[in-house]
Amino acid sequence: MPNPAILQRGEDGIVVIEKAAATPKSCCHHHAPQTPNNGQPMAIEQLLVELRGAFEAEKAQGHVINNRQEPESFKRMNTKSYGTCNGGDWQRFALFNDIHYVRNLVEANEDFELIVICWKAGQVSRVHNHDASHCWLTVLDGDMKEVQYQRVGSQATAAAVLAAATGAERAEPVGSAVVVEPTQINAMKVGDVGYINDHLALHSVGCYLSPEDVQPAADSDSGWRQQGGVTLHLYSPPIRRVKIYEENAVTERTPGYYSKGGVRV
Ligand SMILES: N[C@@H](CS(=O)O)C(=O)O
Ligand SMILES: [Fe+2]
Repeated sequence: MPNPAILQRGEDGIVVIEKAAATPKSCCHHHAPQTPNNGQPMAIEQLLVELRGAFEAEKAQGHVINNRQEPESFKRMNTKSYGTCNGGDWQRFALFNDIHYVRNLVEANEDFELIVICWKAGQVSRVHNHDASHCWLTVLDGDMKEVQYQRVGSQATAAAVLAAATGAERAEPVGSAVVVEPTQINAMKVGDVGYINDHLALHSVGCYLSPEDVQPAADSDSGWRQQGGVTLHLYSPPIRRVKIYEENAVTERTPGYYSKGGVRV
């Protein structure tokens, strides 16, 4: 179990974390002396407190939260510290399904949603967008791969022209035929963080291991056994609708949750 941390809100609204005087436990993934959380595993509650504070601070500065902001203005909002050094407390949210990758909700509020996504070996998401949201993706377990896509040909120009003219998000009408091509492949391992939004690219994510390649490694503390990959997704604002690009036709769906707070829904 991670050491308990005392959380306080400073006068400037920034969260001050005071480590409880407990046996120091070095970070689980990296042993460099200077890690984002001083080498201490970060609790997911701590991450949530920091995220809530960060979004409040952004709003207090008058920022409207959507994907048109510079990711730079969101430096304190990503999940890198937690991804780099956590005590595995995400495991209580990590439910898997044999058929599909599944989205397990940790917290949703009007500013953001934090989701633990579980991928059995071989499960891959279809090419999709992220509506008007920022999307940070942090690998918590397993080896993952992100493939980014761009629209090709005249549709790409048409979508860009439409977006520029109307201020609309860069997403096509449902039913339209859109050809996409892979432009970038990012192999991601535990602790890696990716960022994407609709202005940058579309993507597909997956755990490309075959089931036979998974080496179940039991964590003696928790009994956790690797089943594929686990990723932590921070969306801001929460994603309401996504577009799926397949077979040259765009479809739309409302993403759901497989569990909330570790409980199956
Ligand atoms: N954006 C996807 C997961 S991923 O493939 O990035 C989702 O929220 O379901
Ligand atoms: Fe995605």
